[in-house]
Amino acid sequence: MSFNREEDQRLKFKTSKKLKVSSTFESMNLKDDLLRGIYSYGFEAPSSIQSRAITQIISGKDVIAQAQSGTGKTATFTIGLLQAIDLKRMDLQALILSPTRELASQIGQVVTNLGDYMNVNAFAMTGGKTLKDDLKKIQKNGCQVISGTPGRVLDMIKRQMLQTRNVRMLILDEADELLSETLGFKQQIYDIFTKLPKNCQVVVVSATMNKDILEVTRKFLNDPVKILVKRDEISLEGIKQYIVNVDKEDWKFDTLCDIYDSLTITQCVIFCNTKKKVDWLSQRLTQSNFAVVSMHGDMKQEERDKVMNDFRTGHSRVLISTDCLGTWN
Ligand SMILES: Nc1ncnc2c1ncn2[C@@H]1O[C@H](COP(=O)(O)OP(=O)(O)OP(=O)(O)O)[C@@H](O)[C@H]1O
Repeated sequence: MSFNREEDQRLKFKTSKKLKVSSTFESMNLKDDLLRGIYSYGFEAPSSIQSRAITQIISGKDVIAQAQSGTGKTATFTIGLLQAIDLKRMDLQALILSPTRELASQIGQVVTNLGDYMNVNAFAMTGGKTLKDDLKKIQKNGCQVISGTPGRVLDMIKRQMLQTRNVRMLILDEADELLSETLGFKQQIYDIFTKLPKNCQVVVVSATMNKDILEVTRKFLNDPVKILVKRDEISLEGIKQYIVNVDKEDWKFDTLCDIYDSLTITQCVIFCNTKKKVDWLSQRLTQSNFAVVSMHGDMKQEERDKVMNDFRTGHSRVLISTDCLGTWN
């Protein structure tokens, strides 16, 4: 995802207290070799989240950093951890968990790139290869930072192929995904927590906040510093948002039909506040010859899966739903 400085500068944050904002990388007191790595990677100035979160991570506090995609979160924790680790020691000091192999590999690459002048030993542990291969590489090169998926990392720890006693920082990247029921990593992550030193610093990074993140925070973080983008700033990249002010509830239906008539809409989702409204709107649109499907939280999972599947494959084009999206697979 590309970085847009103009958009980034418009972001407003809600932080747990008045946090220091460092407008340059120099003012963060970073190691010279790290600073060189940052500049040769092409970064000139920190993004909004970087200017708030990096120094907090370096200070050793637990941190929750939330901002939308493309705002530079990966570089935030990477710079933080590269500053924090002791390069003279060859043991594992930082562990980054992310939900997919691709992401874990990409992060491993960012650590290597930003740490280019520091000779950091970073390793992506993502499954797909044999445990033996992973082990061989770690034994040969040593390993100070691991970026991995929870299953493989836990497996290596359980088999005592990974020593965690000196891990000083755990990072949960894309924590919303990582902890979602759908991916089923939660228990593995909880198990990993139990294998780490009690005083291990925890950094939670996510595009959105949800109850699973709050639960982890309550269980494993110690008085975390929170750096959260303000709610109304959260938008999805590539999606333009418009508001039509409809004075009367009764006029909404005609307005919806007008929008549909004047735009070319291949597929759309219409959200309603209540199940009753979903049913009412489905009926009205069906009467007006729109082919619609609908779903809400009271429907059985199999029914919802079918509706979603038909929508995903393009068999249905208008989906009317209550806000049960978060529980979809
Ligand atoms: N300070 C910076 N200056 C210029 N580019 C930056 C800066 N920080 C990050 N970027 C670039 O912005 C892009 C997005 O950064 P990054 O992947 O860290 O964001 P993210 O918030 O983790 O996004 P995602 O959630 O999509 O992974 C990357 O191409 C990265 O190299």
